[in-house]
Amino acid sequence: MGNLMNSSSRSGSPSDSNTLKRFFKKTPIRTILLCGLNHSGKTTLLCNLTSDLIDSVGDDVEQVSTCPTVGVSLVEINQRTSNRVKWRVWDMSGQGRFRNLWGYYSGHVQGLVYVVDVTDSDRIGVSRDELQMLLDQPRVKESRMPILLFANKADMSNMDDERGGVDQTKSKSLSLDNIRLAFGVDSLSQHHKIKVLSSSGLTGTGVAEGFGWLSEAIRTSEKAPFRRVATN
Ligand SMILES: Nc1nc2c(ncn2[C@@H]2O[C@H](COP(=O)(O)OP(=O)(O)OP(=O)(O)O)[C@@H](O)[C@H]2O)c(=O)[nH]1
Ligand SMILES: [Mg+2]
Repeated sequence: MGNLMNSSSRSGSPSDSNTLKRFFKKTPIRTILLCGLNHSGKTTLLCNLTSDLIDSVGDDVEQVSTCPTVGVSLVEINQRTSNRVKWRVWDMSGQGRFRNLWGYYSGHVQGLVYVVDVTDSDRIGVSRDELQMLLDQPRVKESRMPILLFANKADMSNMDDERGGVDQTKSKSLSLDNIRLAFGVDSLSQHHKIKVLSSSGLTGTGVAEGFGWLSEAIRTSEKAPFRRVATN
């Protein structure tokens, strides 16, 4: 450390001073809540985020195996890219008996990641109601925290198979438009910055982009809290 200081003060060039600034700059901490129905893929997405950020995934898709989360699990991730961020994630269980915990943990977070399984069209209404209940919590309402809504399991979504036919098991999956409509995203965007993004915890699609957006949305809303856009 002493050497670093001495050599910098001797040369005194702007690049030395930038290096020092970066060295001493505190890594911002982003505390977020990760919610969504059971089996939607929250923990898998988080595992993928971890492996993505430590650059351990090559071209091969890594097999991630998860167990249903019991209650809540706190995961801390140091993002080591140019925009360093420390993520502190409350990974909530989506099982019915634990969903009442979401509200308890929502008070001291800066953002929300909400995960929807695009293959689970039968429970889309339940998922929407649970999100609405969370957003109705006074502290969530007041904070107007940014929301990242992952339309997850995109690897299983509506696509023609290689032979040009439509796979019937995939044809039931929800499109981004279905999800925007079902969750009333236009209306939610009056109160929160919100992004709806296709994702896959298995292939990593959307994970880096989504968390990058959330980090920036939190940074800007701390500088200038979100205000409702006037509509006449
Ligand atoms: N095909 C596919 N399967 C996925 C994806 N994400 C998760 N899964 C599978 O879905 C199952 C549930 O994943 P989890 O990550 O444990 O789900 P969770 O939302 O954390 O569930 P709870 O902890 O019970 O709330 C596992 O078998 C995963 O392998 C995905 O993007 N694509
Ligand atoms: Mg889980």
